[in-house]
Amino acid sequence: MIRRLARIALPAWPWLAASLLARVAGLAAGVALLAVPAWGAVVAVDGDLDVVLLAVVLVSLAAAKGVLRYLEQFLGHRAAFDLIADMRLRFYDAVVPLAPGELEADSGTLASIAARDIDRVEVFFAHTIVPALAAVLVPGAVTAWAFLTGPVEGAVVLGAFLVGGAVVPLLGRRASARAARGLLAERAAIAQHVAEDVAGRAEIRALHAEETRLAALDDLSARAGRHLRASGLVQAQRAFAGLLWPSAAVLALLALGAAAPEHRLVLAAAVIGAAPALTAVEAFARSLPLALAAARRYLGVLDRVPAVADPVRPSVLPEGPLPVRVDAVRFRYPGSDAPVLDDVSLDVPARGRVALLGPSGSGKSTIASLLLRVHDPEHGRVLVGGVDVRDLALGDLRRAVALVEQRTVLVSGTVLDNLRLGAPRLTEAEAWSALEDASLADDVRAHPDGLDARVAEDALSLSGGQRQRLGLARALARRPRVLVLDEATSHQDVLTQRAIRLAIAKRPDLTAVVIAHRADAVAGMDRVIRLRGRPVRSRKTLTPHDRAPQARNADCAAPTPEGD
Ligand SMILES: Nc1ncnc2c1ncn2[C@@H]1O[C@H](COP(=O)(O)OP(=O)(O)OP(=O)(O)O)[C@@H](O)[C@H]1O
Repeated sequence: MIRRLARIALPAWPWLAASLLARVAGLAAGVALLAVPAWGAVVAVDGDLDVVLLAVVLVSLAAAKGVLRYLEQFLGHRAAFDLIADMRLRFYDAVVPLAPGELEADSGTLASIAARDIDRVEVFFAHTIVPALAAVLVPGAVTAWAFLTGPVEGAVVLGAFLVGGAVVPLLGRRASARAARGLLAERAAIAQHVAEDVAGRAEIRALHAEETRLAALDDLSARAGRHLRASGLVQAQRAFAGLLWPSAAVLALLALGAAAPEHRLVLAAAVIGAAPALTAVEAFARSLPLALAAARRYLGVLDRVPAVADPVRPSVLPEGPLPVRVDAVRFRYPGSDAPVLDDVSLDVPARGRVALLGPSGSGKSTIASLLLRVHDPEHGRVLVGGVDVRDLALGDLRRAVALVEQRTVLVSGTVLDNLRLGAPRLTEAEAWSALEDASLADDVRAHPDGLDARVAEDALSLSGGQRQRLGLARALARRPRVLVLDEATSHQDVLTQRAIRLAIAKRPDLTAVVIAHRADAVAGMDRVIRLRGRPVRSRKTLTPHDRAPQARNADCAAPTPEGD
């Protein structure tokens, strides 16, 4: 995993190397800032200290330390921003093909990976590895200097740095890793909870469930707080030990060393000067488990293979009106035992107007999602224009088949922006025509801004019925060849439903599938297909009527007269 992450971070390495140089030089300046005055004190005892020279050297060292620190930060951030942009682009590239079928449940988790986890991995690479490497180089140089001073001095300094660099950061390692894992999981759960609250705010208020939801959020926060406290405790212990070891090293150098006292004094100052470099090891030890856990979740998304993908060599849809056929389809949702659809077949001829009726949960919307290849069936085929949808480029399929659902999600912007969502080159005349067909033109015309009237995602100014009609107009604006209306006129009054049906009837080449619960919502269709309850039973239960070529495991009824 580390190797894979390192490969992802490859373009950032030159910046990181430059940042490392700046950090090492800055730390060396910090060591010198303490060692030089110690050396000055030794020289002053003999009375030949050039105070002006000492002052110039110290001021230069302090200024250099500041400049080098700035350079280190600048170069590190340069690498960080490149890395963060690249990681997010890879993330979105991996997520887009998963939508919509595989992203239904975990939008909060994905948001947390896109924001927090990527930040964590980036912080690890851009702001943790460089200090950790410097934490080896600078104390290494001071240790070599100590051995040159004397073996005892060398041993004391080496021992001190090993305690500071290897023992202190490992204090409470297991507890820290446990807390890191727990914290990540709780934060993802909090993000998911908040995402659900935002999406379902209307329902929560209507159900008067604010207190319950807040209490559940408090529970999650309390659990996250417990992990945070556990991690804080470990950090406090490490910080305390981090103060102890340099002091012990100075005392040991002064008490045990065999070299001249002035050399030991300068060396002791150098050890204190190099000690801050080792705090990076502690940060490294702290952020490593967090970064690994975050990286695992991030790479997990990158590794998700979309269940539905474009074929290598896509087939082309035939010209003209398109028939739709569902052929002996079995489908179960991922993670579910029972199939929602089992051996279901139905035929919709080109230009056909077919209603799909059935009780709630019988699988009507699932059939609609199979037509658009949101999912693929585990057995059987779905054919549009005689071509298996798995052989079509997803873009071609979704341009040809439009789905309008009961709940319309509008994007922020104007009415025209929403109509152009699936048809970017839509002219204003075409937009008005789609609005006419969806019986929404009068409502838009009545607004002073007309097509430029703004609708927000929560579309407070639009009624549920108007939202539905805007969703329908948006689908019609794309001039689809197959239109699937899934309870898409459920919020409309009888007259509006009739007007919409008549508008669809004016598009003779359109193949339409209208999904509804009740027969009265689909008057005027050529044929009605009834899906039975869930799960749809095997073909042994077929009635003689079902053996008609149009439908299996679904009952065909005679056309219903236009009754409104
Ligand atoms: N994303 C999903 N994951 C798991 N199971 C699902 C999912 N969506 C639907 N189901 C299951 O599939 C069954 C059929 O759902 P579907 O939405 O296709 O029925 P429907 O006939 O359109 O119902 P309704 O008329 O209430 O919209 C549901 O009862 C549900 O148990």
